[in-house]
Amino acid sequence: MALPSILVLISGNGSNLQALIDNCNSGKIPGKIIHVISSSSKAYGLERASQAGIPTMTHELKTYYRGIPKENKDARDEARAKFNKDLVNIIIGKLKPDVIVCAGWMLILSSDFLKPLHQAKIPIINLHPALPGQFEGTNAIERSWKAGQDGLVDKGGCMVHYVIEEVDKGTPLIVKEIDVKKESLEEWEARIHALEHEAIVEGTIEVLKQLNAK
Ligand SMILES: Nc1nc2c(c(=O)[nH]1)N[C@@H](CN(C=O)c1ccc(C(=O)N[C@@H](CCC(=O)O)C(=O)O)cc1)CN2
Ligand SMILES: NCC(=O)N[C@@H]1O[C@H](COP(=O)([O-])[O-])[C@@H](O)[C@H]1O
Repeated sequence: MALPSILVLISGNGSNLQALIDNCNSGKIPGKIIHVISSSSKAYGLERASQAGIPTMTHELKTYYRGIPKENKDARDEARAKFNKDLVNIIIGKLKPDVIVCAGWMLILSSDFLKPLHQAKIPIINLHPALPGQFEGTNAIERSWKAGQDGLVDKGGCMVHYVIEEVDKGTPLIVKEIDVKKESLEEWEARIHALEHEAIVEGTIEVLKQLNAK
């Protein structure tokens, strides 16, 4: 019986993608990464995927914005809508994964992207370097570190959650916590990243389990 197929979306270094690759190869994740899509052609994660023999493609928003002045908000919104529609059409029409994992995908996905996936019953999950209800959006690691050092929070961590339109508000699958202590941003970041590399594997195993249960 064929293993469930996993599509991974990235934008950067790909250390979480590497954790997925290693754990699919070891059999810990009962799935096969069939493709990696990056929102940046400069992402080192593309190199990681190629070295693992996984097909890759880039889907860059700047390509859609080309020739549209920043001030032309309507035209850029239209271009971004096409970016989302083209991406979901490639995924549903061509790649046909069983699940999608956002592993450092740094773009907000619109309803044009999410609704067709919901209709196609393809779950999508995301790794976020903060706890549920905390520090949604970008730069969460730095923001949570500062809040901890300022005594505003006593815990941090990361979560893997279902992706819904409201950013980082989807139902959590995995939540991993660490206690705040007096430390540099670099030390905090290293602790969070170590936690992420476990969470992304556990979250992918869990979404596959829930998929099988349906
Ligand atoms: N509809 C959703 N899209 C995405 C989600 C989600 O939960 N719902 N999770 C994100 C990942 N993410 C945090 O975990 C995240 C990534 C990026 C942004 C963001 O504001 N991006 C800006 C561009 C920022 C930049 O270029 O530096 C944007 O998209 O305009 C917020 C949250 C994946 N998508
Ligand atoms: N809001 C989304 C977000 O901040 N995602 C973060 O991007 C990094 C990707 O690292 P990687 O490219 O080495 O896997 C990870 O820290 C992940 O939590």
